Amino acid sequence: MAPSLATNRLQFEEPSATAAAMTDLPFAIIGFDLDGTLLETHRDLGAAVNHALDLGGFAPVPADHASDLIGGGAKIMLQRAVDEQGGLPEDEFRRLYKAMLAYYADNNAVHTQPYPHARETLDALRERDIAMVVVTNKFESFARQILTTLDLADHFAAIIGGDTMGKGKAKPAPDPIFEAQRRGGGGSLAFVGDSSYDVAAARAARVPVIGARYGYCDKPRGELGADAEIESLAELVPALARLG
Ligand SMILES: O=C(O)COP(=O)(O)O
Ligand SMILES: [Mg+2]
Repeated sequence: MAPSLATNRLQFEEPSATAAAMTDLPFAIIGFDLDGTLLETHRDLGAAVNHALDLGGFAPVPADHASDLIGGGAKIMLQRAVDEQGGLPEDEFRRLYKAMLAYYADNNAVHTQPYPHARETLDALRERDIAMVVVTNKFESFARQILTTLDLADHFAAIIGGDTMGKGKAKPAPDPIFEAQRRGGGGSLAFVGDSSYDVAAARAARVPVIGARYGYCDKPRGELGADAEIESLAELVPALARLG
């Protein structure tokens, strides 16, 4: 259908068609968790855990169970997997942990991919001049590497990892959220995450939080304690608008 004159005029005044239909959002910054929120990472994380488990003579974790171990960072993930099979003395655990990190450094974007609607959601937020910051419990270097490989890194004003703020200052502590607020240029921030680590960090920082149901959520529906829950990233912008 040929555009009417009226449509043309509207488009002339409002450079982007999406901008014309845009909802205003009451946030200057959106903080994003990574694993289970923006990226589906469990297959590569699972392979790294299984590499370490194999080295220690343990049975592999089934692919669909790997996602249950994600949320607290790599060390907690391996610790949980090892403890499920009887545990290990500290020095032997360290050997496996190092091997897992070395494996993941070389294999962190083999199967990892953005969730459906991730790219368009980040684009839609960027169009609104909203600053986006990643707050993950992954090591910052891994997060940066993966986002660069997937061509998503340039959407973010900052990438804050589990090691960025120092010991004891990863989610569920509020410190990385405050840092996201600072590096995002200040102003009101809403957080989006899939696990109770995310909700606890956001609550501690006193910012609104949206729960990603499609991720590696460790709580039943409605029990995450988030202000809203979404089934897909396509629901994020409307959910943020309703939080205002
Ligand atoms: O890797 C993890 O265990 C957690 O990472 P996330 O904070 O991005 O969910
Ligand atoms: Mg997560």
